[in-house]
Amino acid sequence: MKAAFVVVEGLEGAGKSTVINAIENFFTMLGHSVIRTREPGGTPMAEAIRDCVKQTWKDETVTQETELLLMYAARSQLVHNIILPALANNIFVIGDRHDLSSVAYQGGGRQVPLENLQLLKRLTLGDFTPDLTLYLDIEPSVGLARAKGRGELDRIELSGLAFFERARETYLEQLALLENAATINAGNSIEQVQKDVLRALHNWYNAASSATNTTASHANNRTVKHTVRGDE
Ligand SMILES: Nc1ncnc2c1ncn2[C@@H]1O[C@H](COP(=O)(O)OP(=O)(O)O)[C@@H](O)[C@H]1O
Ligand SMILES: Cc1cn([C@H]2C[C@H](O)[C@@H](COP(=O)(O)OP(=O)(O)O)O2)c(=O)[nH]c1=O
Repeated sequence: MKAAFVVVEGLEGAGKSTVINAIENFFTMLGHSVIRTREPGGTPMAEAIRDCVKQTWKDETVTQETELLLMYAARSQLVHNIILPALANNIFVIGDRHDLSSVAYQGGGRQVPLENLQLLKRLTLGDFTPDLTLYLDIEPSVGLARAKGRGELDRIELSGLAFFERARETYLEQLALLENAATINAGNSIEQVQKDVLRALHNWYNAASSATNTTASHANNRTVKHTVRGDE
């Protein structure tokens, strides 16, 4: 099967970093080469942008336009220098966040008009898009409490509950429009979340492999869309 770009999305504390190890194992066990990326970040310059955009600037307001442009600048560096070359070398890429984070946080959270986001996306990424998005859905208050347990909150994490509620609403609205996506209830135990993620990944992989075998279709043509609930 052709290498694919699998993205894990969700609010802070949803458990993205926790499930990414299991996703990496899944591909490795199948004999695939795999790399992990995170956004913003993943190249030396994009990591510098990450530090810049996450920190609190004393006596200086970070405008929503600056925040937005920095996210896309970092993404452009990562996609063109790391992700596209990896896929071209048949290396699977697991992304901790990607473009949907900008739609949720800057679009939903900061209320930047979605058409501005679409413009920036087209400018920086063209029609590049993930092959599978796994969205870990969590109540913002639960996710933020988990994130607090990890250490001090950064500038974006300090944006307030209403910001994260808007971001979650936008995630859910966008997920409903997206093909090749699964929503996982991240309020369950770590074990259950991991099980549900692997089930969604497995279903997608099987569908994608058989599509590749029978029609030699490109990875981007695959379609899987469902919601995974732990109690199913
Ligand atoms: N399903 C879960 N239930 C309870 N705690 C969790 C769960 N998933 C992750 N955690 C814990 O919450 C914290 C944040 O998880 P993490 O994977 O870093 O989230 P994210 O990368 O989405 O911000 C970590 O301390 C992790 O151990
Ligand atoms: C990629 C991306 C991240 N962000 C935010 C979400 C996070 O607050 C931060 C990335 O930090 P990160 O540590 O990856 O988040 P998490 O706590 O979920 O592991 O940047 C945006 O606002 N827009 C974006 O496009």
